[in-house]
Amino acid sequence: MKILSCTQQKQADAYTIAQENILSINLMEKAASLLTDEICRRWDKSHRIIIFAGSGNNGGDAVAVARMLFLKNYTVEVYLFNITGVLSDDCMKNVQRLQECGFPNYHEISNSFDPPQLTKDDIVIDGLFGSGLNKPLSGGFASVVKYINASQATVVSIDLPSGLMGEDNSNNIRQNIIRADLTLSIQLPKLSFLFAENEDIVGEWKVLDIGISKNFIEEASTPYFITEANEIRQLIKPRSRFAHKGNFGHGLLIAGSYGMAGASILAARACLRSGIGLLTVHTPVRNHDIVQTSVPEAMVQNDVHELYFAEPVDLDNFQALAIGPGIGQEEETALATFDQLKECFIPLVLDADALNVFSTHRNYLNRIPKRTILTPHIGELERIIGRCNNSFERLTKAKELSAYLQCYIVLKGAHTVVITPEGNCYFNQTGNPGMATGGSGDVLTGIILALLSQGYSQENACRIAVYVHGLAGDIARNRVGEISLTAGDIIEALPEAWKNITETK
Ligand SMILES: NC(=O)C1=CN([C@@H]2O[C@H](COP(=O)(O)OP(=O)(O)OC[C@H]3O[C@@H](n4cnc5c(N)ncnc54)[C@H](OP(=O)(O)O)[C@@H]3O)[C@@H](O)[C@H]2O)[C@@H](O)CC1
Ligand SMILES: Nc1ncnc2c1ncn2[C@@H]1O[C@H](COP(=O)(O)OP(=O)(O)O)[C@@H](O)[C@H]1O
Ligand SMILES: [K+]
Repeated sequence: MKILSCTQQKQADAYTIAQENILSINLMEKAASLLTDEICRRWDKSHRIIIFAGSGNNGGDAVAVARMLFLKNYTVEVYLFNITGVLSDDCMKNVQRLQECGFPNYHEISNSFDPPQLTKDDIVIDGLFGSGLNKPLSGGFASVVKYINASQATVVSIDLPSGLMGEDNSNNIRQNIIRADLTLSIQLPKLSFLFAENEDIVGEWKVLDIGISKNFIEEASTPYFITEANEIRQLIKPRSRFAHKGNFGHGLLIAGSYGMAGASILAARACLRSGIGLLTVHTPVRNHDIVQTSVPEAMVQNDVHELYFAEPVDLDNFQALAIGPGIGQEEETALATFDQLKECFIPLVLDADALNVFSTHRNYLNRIPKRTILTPHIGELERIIGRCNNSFERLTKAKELSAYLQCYIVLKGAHTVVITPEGNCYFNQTGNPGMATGGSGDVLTGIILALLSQGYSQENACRIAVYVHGLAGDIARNRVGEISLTAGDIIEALPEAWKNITETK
């Protein structure tokens, strides 16, 4: 699914009206009817509905919702803020329609506002500003936002919480943005919904398909996408009836150090559960027996060093390489990693400490081969690019790094994003907070290694792995709950996740 900018959403709106023979007022009617259905599905008539509308089309949507709820016998009050004395055409038409049906509780505010008492049982519909917001809210509107936020009422925002920008909120004022419990987004989600710091502003969000032109959306150019199950399904290559293990690649995993054998075991197990033909784990001497015993399907290759990775490996017999889980931060390990990069001409994943080494050796960044996959969480990324003030800034800088290195960056988090060197960003929706536990990332590295070894492109390997990793996390959550979930549970759920995504639906 594409994520378009607010400007593009406006263009999409205009295109639909012009090309698909639909009047703008009817598009608003469609939006309002879906919004009303969603509200009625969640709240019955015992709740008072207080609607705050602005002078634009977001306000128009809200006023239309007021009429529809009133006609369904809900108790509704409308406060329309008409400060400049100018309403958008469709907002004005909806005010007329509201009055025509004998709506009793309509208040138009042109200067002073006498706010109603809001209680915890009230439902506030926020239709002050939507995609037309062009600067942070201030003055009277900021006061209205603060009053709504201070109330105990449940808040439902139309399209996006008033005051929130669809993309970049770096210069916004957080106190002047509505904090919604539910955001009902028109047609497509907004980029800012995917950022952690906006969680308590956006609340739960849901997209309502009002029938905006599919042609326009298909043709629109955007770097931002949300990965969906059917896209991943189409990327999976079927196995030939005559396949043998040689068809699925031989991967090398350089992982583990004394005290962190677990990371290598988790990555290796996840890799073997993700379809690799053969796996060799390169690990320090002291970890040999534990890896051999814990992952009997893998071959184990000893490093020269007793305790950590200290010497690069000959890669002639391997189709892909992953370095990093649990390798530690010894200087010798850092140097071995840099030497390994010089010798590496096969698809490569750098994770965990194989990324941390660059924070203290930035001049070695240029050694990372083009099309390498880097899998940092926020902390690991910021050790390389420096501290960022917000998610939009971090995403922008990660895109710059990806373009500079010509590498793929898998920036891990609640909505892990795969960033390609061309600048495309694929956000993931599977996964849950139960996965915020040591070793989850090692599992992801193992899955990516398995896919690279099987010949998937870097982009597809990242997108499939991130999706399936999250899906396995969701299956594991159903089995053991978020609190008990461990990285091992994600691995145990991988078979079901792979089955789910490969079964024809
Ligand atoms: N696109 C779609 O698919 C569909 C969209 N629909 C709906 O339309 C909504 C977009 O409507 P919209 O374009 O009229 O903009 P909206 O958010 O109501 O506000 C514009 C007004 O706010 C003002 N203003 C801006 N910033 C301000 C500030 N900081 N402080 C004070 N004022 C400020 C601005 O004034 P200006 O600065 O331009 O003079 C202008 O008057 C969209 O979110 C969705 O709900 C659906 O009905 C149908 C399909
Ligand atoms: N709240 C969450 N929702 C979805 N996925 C999550 C969440 N928290 C963590 N994850 C996933 O779990 C993994 C954690 O990786 P990482 O932080 O590298 O862990 P470790 O270093 O312990 O292996 C990432 O893939 C991340 O996307
Ligand atoms: K709104």
